Formats: sequence, structure tokens, C-alpha cells
Amino acid sequence: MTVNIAELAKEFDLVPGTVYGVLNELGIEHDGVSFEVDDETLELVREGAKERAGSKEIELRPNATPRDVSLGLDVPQQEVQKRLLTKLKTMATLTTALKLDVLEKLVAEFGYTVKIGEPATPKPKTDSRTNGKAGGLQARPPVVTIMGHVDHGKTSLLDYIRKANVAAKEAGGITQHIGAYQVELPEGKITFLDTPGHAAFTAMRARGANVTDIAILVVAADDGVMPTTKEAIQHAKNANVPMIVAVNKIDRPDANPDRVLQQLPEFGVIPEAYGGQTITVNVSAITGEGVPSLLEMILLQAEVMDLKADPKGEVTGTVVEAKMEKGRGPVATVLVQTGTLKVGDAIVVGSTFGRIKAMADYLGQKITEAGPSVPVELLGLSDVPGAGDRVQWVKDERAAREIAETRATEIRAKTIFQASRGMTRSGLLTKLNAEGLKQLNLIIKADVQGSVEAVKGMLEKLKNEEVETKIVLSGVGTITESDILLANASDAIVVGFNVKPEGGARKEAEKQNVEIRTYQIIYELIEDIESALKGMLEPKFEEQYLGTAEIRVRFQFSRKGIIAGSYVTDGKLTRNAKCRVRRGKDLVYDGQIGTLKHLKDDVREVTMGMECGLTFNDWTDFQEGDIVEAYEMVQINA
Ligand SMILES: Nc1nc2c(ncn2[C@@H]2O[C@H](COP(=O)(O)OP(=O)(O)OP(=O)(O)O)[C@@H](O)[C@H]2O)c(=O)[nH]1
Repeated sequence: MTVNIAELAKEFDLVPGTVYGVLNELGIEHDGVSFEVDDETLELVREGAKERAGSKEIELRPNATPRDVSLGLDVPQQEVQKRLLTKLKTMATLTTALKLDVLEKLVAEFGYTVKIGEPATPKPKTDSRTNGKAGGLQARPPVVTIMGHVDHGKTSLLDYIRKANVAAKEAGGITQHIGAYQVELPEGKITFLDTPGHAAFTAMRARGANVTDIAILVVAADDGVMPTTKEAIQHAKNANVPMIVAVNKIDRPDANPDRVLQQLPEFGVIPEAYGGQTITVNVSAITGEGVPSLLEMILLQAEVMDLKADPKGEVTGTVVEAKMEKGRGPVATVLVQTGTLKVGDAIVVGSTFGRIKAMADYLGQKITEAGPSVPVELLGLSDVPGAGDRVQWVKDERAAREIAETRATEIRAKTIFQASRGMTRSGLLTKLNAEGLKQLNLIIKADVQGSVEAVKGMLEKLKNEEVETKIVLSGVGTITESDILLANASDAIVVGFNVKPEGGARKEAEKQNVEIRTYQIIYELIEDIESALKGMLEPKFEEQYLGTAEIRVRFQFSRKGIIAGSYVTDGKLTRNAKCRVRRGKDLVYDGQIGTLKHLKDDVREVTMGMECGLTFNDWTDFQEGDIVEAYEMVQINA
């Protein structure tokens, strides 16, 4: 029978690690989670466990890892890693073998002592608490994007990592620029998206593609936090992507990494050194100092995030980059996200499709299949897809063509709809309402920091019972293309105070149908946004009384029309007004006035004391003496 160690331990008020000691003593193999025994031996194990009541000693195999400690003490893996990092200042992934002194201190952190057990327990086969069902989820490499201010060293860092970890290793390996690459470390792989900068990141997200797991924020130690740094922070936060800060250029004589750490909290990024959650690493993209720790930290963060995908599951992926190449046709780099993509597969990518003719990895080497987090360059599509387009596996090329054609039609229809809708706020609001969103997202750009703060402060206060504002990004400077991309990704309106959009931004806004509103007077801005908020309310209507008339005579006007000759006794009646007709106490009609005539002329309205001829929509059954009561519906929260 199979016995779960954690459950057995609980029965005796022990932790699993103490039970490991019993098992080792009896020479019973276990994988950290469970063991196989017959009833008789189980009794011996139970006796052993009972004898250890109150024991605070656990027994681990030689070269135990943080994962073993987590299982042995029955504490979450994250907690173990946190203690390692914060208390012991030790970086280790879940599968790093820990030295005895580190192990002792780590276990002591939880109030236990450790003994290294002989015979060694076999390497854990599975960790039943984190693995999915058979053949299911498996750990996958993290996908990383590098962001940061111009010249802070994004490209240099990507190049250094690539050279140090990829090219040298492969015989004559010359990395190809395919938009992404992978590095392989003893502790695991990392996939880097090769287009630095948050514009690409946001452009992908605008298409609904969230491929990045971890963002590396590069900040030059000699320059500190700059406007684009701040923007990158907001983009990462907005996408809910955890950040690791790489404080770069520490080889420079004027480098001041501490100053960078001091600046970060101001932008909502609290470094671990200050008791926060954000990992920071000092690096130099030139000398390579600190880069290995940065990579370790990425893997560590990935472990904590527990990134998983099923290589045997449904195939999904996202286009990272695509182009038309002479002689090769459409070439697309796809990042596989789940499942395994194979040569010969039929796929639909956005509104294009095809059968995969060939695939190559970032070294330009031909491959036949690619699993989760693997970037591949593929040939065989009928057209060039867009970055951010999703990849979908289909059973054959014919089905692929059909789906792609339907999508293309849908996209055309949508474009026409959007074009006719124009860049109006009401359009955006309709969209928001349709999606049931009750939040007006705003991006604020202004000429000076003072105005940014003022506008922000006032807008943040604006809200009503149903809708509130959310400031997605705010900053000093013109409205840029990247603002538009973010606005599109986050369904926001871009508000400029004393600033104008750049040419490129305006074009992009038109293309993406993002609304830009610029102001010179702060009150106009506030009023406008306030009315936008009102516009987002569910429209509420109220009946408003217009007037009453009495039907005095029923006469045939033409062969078709029967007219109610009436006299307005109160208020007014208007053409097309809603109305009710009463006969004594009975309601005989509830509808709308059709035509309205005074003498022989069609009129818009008749007022008290006037005679008129009325018709009703779809109703001619009136009689002399009927009372017509007219009203209209007015929106009360407009
Ligand atoms: N001393 C030193 N110089 C660096 C380091 N990293 C980058 N640089 C230099 O800084 C300059 C800008 O580096 P890039 O890698 O091009 O910066 P980037 O962030 O990619 O810049 P953009 O692509 O223009 O946004 C180059 O001259 C690099 O050689 C570093 O760690 N130390």
C-alpha cells in the first residue's frame, strides 16, 4: 500500500522530515511524499513515529534542496525561498543542493534541527502537491522582457547574456535574430524576448497577448530613474507582470547603485533591501559582473511563480515577430505557450494560416518540434501575421483556411465598424458599457510635474456611485506612440494638459481608435471627464408630463386616415410624443402620437387652448370624450 508521509506525520503531530528519520532507520525507500509498505512494516513505522513524539529533528538526504526542506517541514516552497534569501542571503533555486551549514541554518529558521540521513533517500520522482495530473502540467521556462530608459543598456545586457550563455556553447553557434532566444543554465532555461523596450511589450498586450512572465527593468547606475524607467514600471504594473530591477553599468566610476534603490520606492517599487518585494541585482552588461545572479534571480522568481504548461495539451502560441523574406515567403517567430508545435502541423495565426513547412530555433538550427516557452521561427504561412497574433492548432489545412477566412471577414467588418464609429468618447463609452466596465481609464500627460499632480489629484477624486476613474499612467511630456499603445491595451482615454500628441502618436491613435483629448484649461478638463463619467452611467429615464387633450370629434380625413379632432386642455402635445388614452377610468391606448395637425398644417406642437387633429400609431379606435395624456421620457442622469 502507498502511505502519504505528510498525513502520517500529522497523525503523530510531527512534520514529514521526522518521519523520514523513521523510514531511513527502517531502510524504507521514499520519495519525500509517500512510500510503499505492507501492513506489518507500516506498524513498525507507526511505532517509530510514536517514539519520536515531540521531536524537533528532521532527517534529510545528503545534498538536500530547498524543495526537500519544504516537503520535510511541510511549509510552502515560497516560504523556504524567502527565508533563504532574506535571512540567509543565499540564492538558490528549488533544486539547488544546499551546503550543510546553510541547511542547518535554514531548518533552524523554522525551529528544527537537521540530521543527514543514511541510507540516502532516492531523488524525488514527483512532487504530488505541485504536479498536475498524469501527463499534465510541467514546469516551463519563464519568458522575460527587458525594459528601461534609452541607453541604460537593454541591448547590451541582452547581447551579453546571449553571448555568455548561448553562442560560446554551441559549436560555431551564431545566434540568429528571430525575436527571442533561450539560455540554458544548470538550474533551468530562460526565454528572452529580444526586442527591448516596453513599446513592443505593450503592442503585444494591446492584441491581448500576455506572453511575458517577468520584466527586467534596466536602470543605469550612473543615471538613475528616468522618465522611460517610470513608464516601464507603470507598463509592467499595469500588466501585472513581476519586475526584477537590474541596476546596470556598475563598472562605471560614477555609478551609484544605492541612489537607484533609493529612487525606486517613489515609483511604487520597493527593493528587498528596503523590506519590499522587488528583487534588485547590480550588474554590468560590459564586464558581465552580476549577470549570473540576475539569471539566478529570474529562475528563482520563476520557481515562486510556479510556471507550468502541458506539453501534450492544446497547442497555443503567440507571434513575436514576422516578416516577408525573399525566397522564403512569410517567416514568423512564434513563442509556443502550451502544447508542442510540430513540423507538418496545420495552424491558424490571426487571419492567416498554413501548414508548417520547417522550423528553426534561435541558433538557426532546424528543429521538428517545439514545446512550451520555446521560440521558433516557422515557414509555411500563407501571409505575414502580426506581432501578438495567436497561434491555434487545427486538424488540417482545409479547416485552417476556413477559420482564417472567417476571421479575416470578421476583422474587415470590425474595421469598417470602427472607422464609422470614429474617435469619439461616446464610442469608447459604448464599448466600455458593452463590456460592463465601470471604470474610466485615463492616461495623463502634462507639461510640467506640477500640472500632472494637479490634474491627477482632481481626477482621482472624481467618481460617482457607479463609475470611477483609474489613472493608468501619468507623466510629463508630449503624448507618445507608446502612450497610445498603452491606452489601447488598457482601454483608456489619453488626456493631455498643455501638451500635444506627437505626429506618430496621432496616427497610431487614429489607427487604434484611441481617443486623445487635450486641454489648456484645467476646469474644462475636469468638467469634460466628469461628463464622461456621467455618460458611463446606465441611462436612467423618467416620465415627464407634457399635456392633456380631449377628443371632440372623430372624422375621416382621407381614405386611409381617421383623425381625432381634439382640444388641448392643459400643457402641450408634440408630434411623436408618447401618450396614453383614457376612457373614463379605463386605459384604452398606450402608445405614441403620430401626426399632429393644426387646421390643415402639420405642426410640431400644439398648446393649451388650441384645437388640433391627431393620429395615433397603429390605433384608430378612439371615441369622442377620450382623454389624451402626452408625456416624454427624459434621461435624468445625462
Ligand atoms: N560602462 C558600461 N557601459 C554600458 C553598460 N551597458 C551599456 N553600456 C553602454 O551604454 C550605451 C547604451 O547601451 P545600449 O545597450 O545600446 O542601451 P539601450 O538601453 O539598449 O539603448 P536603446 O536601444 O537606445 O534604448 C552603449 O554605449 C553601451 O556600450 C555597462 O554595464 N557599463
